[in-house]
Amino acid sequence: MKPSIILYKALPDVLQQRLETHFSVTRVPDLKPETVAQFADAFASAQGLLGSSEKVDQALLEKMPQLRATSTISVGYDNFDVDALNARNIVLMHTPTVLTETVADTLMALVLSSARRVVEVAERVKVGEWTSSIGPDWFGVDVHHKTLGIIGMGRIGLALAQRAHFGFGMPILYNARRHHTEAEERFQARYGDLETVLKESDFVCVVLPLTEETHHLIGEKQFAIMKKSAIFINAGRGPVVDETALVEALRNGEILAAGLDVFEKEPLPIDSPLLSLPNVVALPHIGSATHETRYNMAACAVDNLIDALNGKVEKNCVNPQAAR
Ligand SMILES: NC(=O)c1ccc[n+]([C@@H]2O[C@H](COP(=O)([O-])OP(=O)(O)OC[C@H]3O[C@@H](n4cnc5c(N)ncnc54)[C@H](O)[C@@H]3O)[C@@H](O)[C@H]2O)c1
Ligand SMILES: O=C(O)[C@H](O)CO
Repeated sequence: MKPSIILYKALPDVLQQRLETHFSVTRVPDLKPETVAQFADAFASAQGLLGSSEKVDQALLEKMPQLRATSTISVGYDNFDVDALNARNIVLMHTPTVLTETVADTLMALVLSSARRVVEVAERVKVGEWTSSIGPDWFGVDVHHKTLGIIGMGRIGLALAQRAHFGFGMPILYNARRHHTEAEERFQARYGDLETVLKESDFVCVVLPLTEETHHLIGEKQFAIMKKSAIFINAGRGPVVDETALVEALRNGEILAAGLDVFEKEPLPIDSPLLSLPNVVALPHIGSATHETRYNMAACAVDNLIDALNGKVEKNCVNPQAAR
């Protein structure tokens, strides 16, 4: 008999079919308590769980006593209670690498659009404000050869550094949990403590995972030490930044502008003060959202679940020690 799994995210047909050749699949809309109650038998017998974004916590795991493997269509896994998974010997698979280059492109798009005010001025053209040759109220600031600070020099940080170094001649300063030899050798990236990176960078790009340590790592004190001309970019996770402090820093001119792909609350509420600031580019968490990359992430997650339920956890496993 095929193992049973729960699928809580729509997949392209070809991937759904691939999943069904290996597993008996129950497709559910989400992991809300009412959904779990409605499909209680399927959750109780499932050995695998595949989807993205939703919270997988102790309360859910209690309803899934047979669960052996979870597979998320993402690289970030802050929505999983990893300690609870470990306690039950449930492995967690994720999708690093396949999205790295695409997310680095998004970061570069945020850098360029914030500095050159691309969204703001394009909107002004659309409402008919371009009526004579433009003056300084349409100007932005340069990107090339400015100092790029990267907080979180991991896979995505490295791909961003490559773009900035070779494409834009930008000196790279970075902070991470450890020195990144490849970044230092290939892009002459310079390691600095958090304070140095914040103080000396023209662009401060956050590409950190959300953990207890990184929650609100960037707040009032950190914005206060950035240059007044600094542009702040976040494409890691929203709660790494204290959004109230960010709004104040933007309003008070402590920094010049911000480009954001992630927010403390998503979807970003329409009454968020960030949306009333002209110097903010706000994207709807599209870091990896291209047709090609989202397909590759879903395919990777499907393969990861097949591997994990066959006892193969050498690749893409967050907690291989939990394998039974
Ligand atoms: N916006 C999006 O759509 C999108 C897409 C993909 C990933 N992400 C986010 O980006 C994160 C990074 O992805 P990655 O593949 O580069 O991960 P990675 O594990 O390769 O890199 C993470 C980096 O953060 C550093 N780090 C962790 N904690 C730190 C701390 N307290 N202080 C300083 N540095 C710290 C690590 O040393 C490492 O350099 C993901 O965890 C996810 O949250 C967002
Ligand atoms: O972590 C990730 O992969 C992105 O944020 C997409 O959810």
